[in-house]
Amino acid sequence: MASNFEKAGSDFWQWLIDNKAAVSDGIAFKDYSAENAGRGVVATRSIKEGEELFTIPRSLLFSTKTAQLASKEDMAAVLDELDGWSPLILCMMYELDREDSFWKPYFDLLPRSFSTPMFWTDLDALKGTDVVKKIGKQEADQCYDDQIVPILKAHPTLFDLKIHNKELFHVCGSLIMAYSFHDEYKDESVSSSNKKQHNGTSDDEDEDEEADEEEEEEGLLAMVPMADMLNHKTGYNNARLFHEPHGLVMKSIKDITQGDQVYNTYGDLCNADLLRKYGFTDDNNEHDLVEIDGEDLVTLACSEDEDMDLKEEKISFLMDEGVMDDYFVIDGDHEIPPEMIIAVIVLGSSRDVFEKMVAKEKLPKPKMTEKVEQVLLSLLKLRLSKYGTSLKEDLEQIQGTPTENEKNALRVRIGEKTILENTLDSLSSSGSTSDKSSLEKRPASSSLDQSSNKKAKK
Ligand SMILES: C[S@@+](CC[C@H](N)C(=O)[O-])C[C@H]1O[C@@H](n2cnc3c(N)ncnc32)[C@H](O)[C@@H]1O
Repeated sequence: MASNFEKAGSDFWQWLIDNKAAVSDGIAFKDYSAENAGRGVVATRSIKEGEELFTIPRSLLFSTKTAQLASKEDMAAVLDELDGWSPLILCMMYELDREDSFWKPYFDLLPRSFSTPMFWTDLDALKGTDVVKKIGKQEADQCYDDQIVPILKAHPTLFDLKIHNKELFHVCGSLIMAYSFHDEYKDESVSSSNKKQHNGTSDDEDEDEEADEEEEEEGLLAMVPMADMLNHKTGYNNARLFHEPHGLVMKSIKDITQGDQVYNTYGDLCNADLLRKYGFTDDNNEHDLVEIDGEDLVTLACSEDEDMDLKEEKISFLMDEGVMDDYFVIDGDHEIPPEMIIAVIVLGSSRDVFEKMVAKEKLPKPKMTEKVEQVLLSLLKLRLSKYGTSLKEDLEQIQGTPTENEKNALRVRIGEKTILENTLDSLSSSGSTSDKSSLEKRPASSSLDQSSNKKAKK
């Protein structure tokens, strides 16, 4: 007898075929729950690079354009007023458990519980990591209370607060976080006629228009049945979704051996991001990075008796020049970004020297002096002290029998701390007098290449 896992999978597969999706005979669902990875897709025969694995017509996408709720009286206008993920969350809250939903066989396959830190009751294991400050649980709760509840109350024929509660809101938000796509395909004829209608607008409308354009750039947020059944593993990506006029096409981007898992990519994400968005981490993630708090750098780089106004001026100058941000990023190269060095120099400069920089609108070169080095060493040590455990202790603990959540938190901590310790080592062993030409080669002006210091997309 077929298990629930198999039955739900085969009902969904049939629904795809019945609704004109094309699915290759070279793939099937496989249960990867022994690896804590749920359902995934496996190659049932050898697959050549460039083969189409499946094509999903746009009529199967669940979005604010296709959801039942969008066609209910005055709901299109209500959805239009909401921003971010809220419109799609509301549509999903309405339809996820409806027996009459067109997407029922698909929704039946989606999980209702998640291993993301959003649902952890104890965040101790993540102390000091880049995950904690970005979980966003309070913001999400507030969004439900302030934006969603008034709509639910105003439409009692459509919603029931007992069913459409905060828990369901978090489930739908988490599904969108881990399963949705932006359909990047642009129908040029539609977007140009939209632009025409937007002529002659006020300032507020200009801002709205900018937000609309940003959304338009990203593409339509949608759940894409089947495309979201592929797992991700850093370094193992062998398939990719192509946004074509006739639908969304998953193609192999490498030859795949029979029996191998078919992996999509969720992006070049560090373990902190994989955990926060998807609830899992990779062993040895080459995209790991560590964030250094801009505020900590300011505290350590400025002298203790620094005039407050001068400090603020220095920060504004650095921000205007694009050097300073909420945090600096150090990645697996273990190199201090030149922007960090410049920020330390500017913040530690005397009033006279700083005023000359401002007058000339010129940033100093990222030169590693002994003073700068001392500040950076203290900064890295301060960052390391925030975890409350040492790298050695973490490495020992992960060899034991941690729970799945503990293991994921340990991998994040180990990844971040390894970068911090290696950066500390190379900084102390290189010494301030050694050749820093690789850093100094980087241009030090307002046109500074920010690529090494981009805010991590979290
Ligand atoms: C887009 S879905 C993929 C399908 C999913 N496995 C399922 O059973 O519905 C993304 C989710 O799959 C799981 N996942 C993906 N790749 C994984 C991996 N390498 N290890 C563990 N879980 C993974 C995570 O739970 C993630 O949030």
